[in-house]
Amino acid sequence: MVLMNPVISKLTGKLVVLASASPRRLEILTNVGLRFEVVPSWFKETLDKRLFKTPHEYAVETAKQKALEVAKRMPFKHLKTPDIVIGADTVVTVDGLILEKPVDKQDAYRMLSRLSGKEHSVFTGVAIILCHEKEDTFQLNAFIIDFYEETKVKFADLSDDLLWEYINSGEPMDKAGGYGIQALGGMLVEYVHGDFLNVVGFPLNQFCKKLGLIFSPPGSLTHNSTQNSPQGSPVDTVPPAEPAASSPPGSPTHNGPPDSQGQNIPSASTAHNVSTHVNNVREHETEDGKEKLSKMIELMDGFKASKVLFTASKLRVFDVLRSSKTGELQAEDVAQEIKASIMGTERLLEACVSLGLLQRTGKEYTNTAMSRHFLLSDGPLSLQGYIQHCNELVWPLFTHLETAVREGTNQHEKAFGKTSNLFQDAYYSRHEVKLRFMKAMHSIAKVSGRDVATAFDLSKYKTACDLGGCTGAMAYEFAKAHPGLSVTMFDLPEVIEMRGHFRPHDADDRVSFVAGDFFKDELPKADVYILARILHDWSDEKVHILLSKIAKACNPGCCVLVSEIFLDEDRKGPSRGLLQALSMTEGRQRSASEYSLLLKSHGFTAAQVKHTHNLLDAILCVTE
Ligand SMILES: C[S@@+](CC[C@H](N)C(=O)[O-])C[C@H]1O[C@@H](n2cnc3c(N)ncnc32)[C@H](O)[C@@H]1O
Repeated sequence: MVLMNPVISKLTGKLVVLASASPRRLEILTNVGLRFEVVPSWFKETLDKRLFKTPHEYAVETAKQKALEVAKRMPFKHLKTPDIVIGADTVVTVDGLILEKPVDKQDAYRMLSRLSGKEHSVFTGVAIILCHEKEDTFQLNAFIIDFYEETKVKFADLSDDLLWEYINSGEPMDKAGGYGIQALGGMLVEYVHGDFLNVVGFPLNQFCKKLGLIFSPPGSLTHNSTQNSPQGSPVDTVPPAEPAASSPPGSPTHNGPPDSQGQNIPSASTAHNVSTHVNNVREHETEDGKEKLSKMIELMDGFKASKVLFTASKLRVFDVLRSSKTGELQAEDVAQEIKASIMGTERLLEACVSLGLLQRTGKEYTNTAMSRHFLLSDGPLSLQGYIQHCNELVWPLFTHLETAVREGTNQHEKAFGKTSNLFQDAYYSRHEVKLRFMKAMHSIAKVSGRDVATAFDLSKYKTACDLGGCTGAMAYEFAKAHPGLSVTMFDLPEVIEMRGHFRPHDADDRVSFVAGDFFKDELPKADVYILARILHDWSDEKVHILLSKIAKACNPGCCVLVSEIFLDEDRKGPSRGLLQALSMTEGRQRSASEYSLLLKSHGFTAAQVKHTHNLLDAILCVTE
């Protein structure tokens, strides 16, 4: 039995066309009682993915082009004009890559092994084209409504045997990401967050909602009730609903202004001599507008969200919740624990819930998985140290941004006075400030260290020296990741004397500590020199001094591993790097090729770059 969705029933009597050959989309739409023709699109999926900021923009554009191609072709080839054309495109994204359909078995293997053990996103872009033939002008207006749906899917760890068995079943070949969740591919999946049918290939739920908006827009019923459906019941036909949404004030209701895209679609009856226009309904513009507005709001409120995080961390809210017997507490209990007012605490906790830092069930608050991961002070990946540093040091620095920008000075000078050496005069001037700075460095190194340490194959090297290694967190990660490597951690004497504070309980004795100044003192001999978050602090001039010292200490075949936030080559992002640049003193943020050039000038060539998708990227250069 088919359960007819009331929205779907509004399409009765219309020529609905699915511009897709996918049997899965066909099945999903047939199952809900939609009557439609299938006219597979001839649009070649060759859009340049690099031109799209996000995968969903790519999927939506492809869906739109597929549907438009069919809408344009039908009047010519099929001698009929569809009322509605539906286009869809599904992509799978992982590690910043868009995966479409595999071209062969090897490609399927590459895709599936990339997905193994990880969470990925499935995006389906959908375009609904409403075609309206106007008798008076023989023109055909096409209104486009587009949207996308994202579903997160996690694959289990998959053995090669299982992958090949699956690939040899033939199932992966015509499917985005190389799997079909509705059939054998379901075995690969650990969990799905979001719309399951979206993974199959069509986000039915959102599609029905969009149809609901198109055919029953608020206030449109009275307007449309004068028009009767073939069955004699009031129906919200396409043309009256659209202009109400799409025409700017004062423009002709039905025709609307020609769209700037100027796409022409011949109508069925007058295909030979008339042109038509594609107009985006205002809903489409509004969706876009809404996205822009919410981005603006996010930017305006960004500082409030940061301060909520800083304050909740400083008041130990996350630790307090964790240490309660059940892991949950009411606002008054939290208030008592953190010695704060009940009202203030309640507001803080509510704000934390809205930011995804806490969850609330009834009156009980608990930590979210994200908070448990990063915000407990003794967690292995705790960012508390860095958060405290942001609150106590970076926040005051940014209050001086305007003056610093106007005067071309750095904020440090404004906030803390002139310093001749940032580390010795500012960060290490007082014990508690030094400890705070070191805790900040420690937390970032703990979170990013493993990815940096495993970015390259270092198995042929025996010794490494982590210059400016601070607490040793990075050095321990390198030792852990490379069993044949001994690591010397080199830093200023006032830092080395603090190493006991940060010694891990399972400290590896392949890590040793040497005190010194890397601009003045002799550097320890090593096969690999690690410079993690060092070079950005210094001018090119100072970087050259340091690199020439390393080059002198190096034997042929030695290498330098630089780990930093790499700016995009066009310096348009990532914003994390560009925002950090605003509070820097004499240093600067650089791109991977800028680091590579600096290194090359000291004989370190053959650069390999690794974008780790963690907080820090890495580049490895070897001496000739
Ligand atoms: C931004 S921190 C980076 C710490 C560490 N490499 C990491 O990634 O976590 C810079 C480090 O360089 C050290 N440093 C600064 N000037 C130095 C110098 N002249 N000689 C040796 N170490 C120095 C600081 O003490 C600090 O530990």
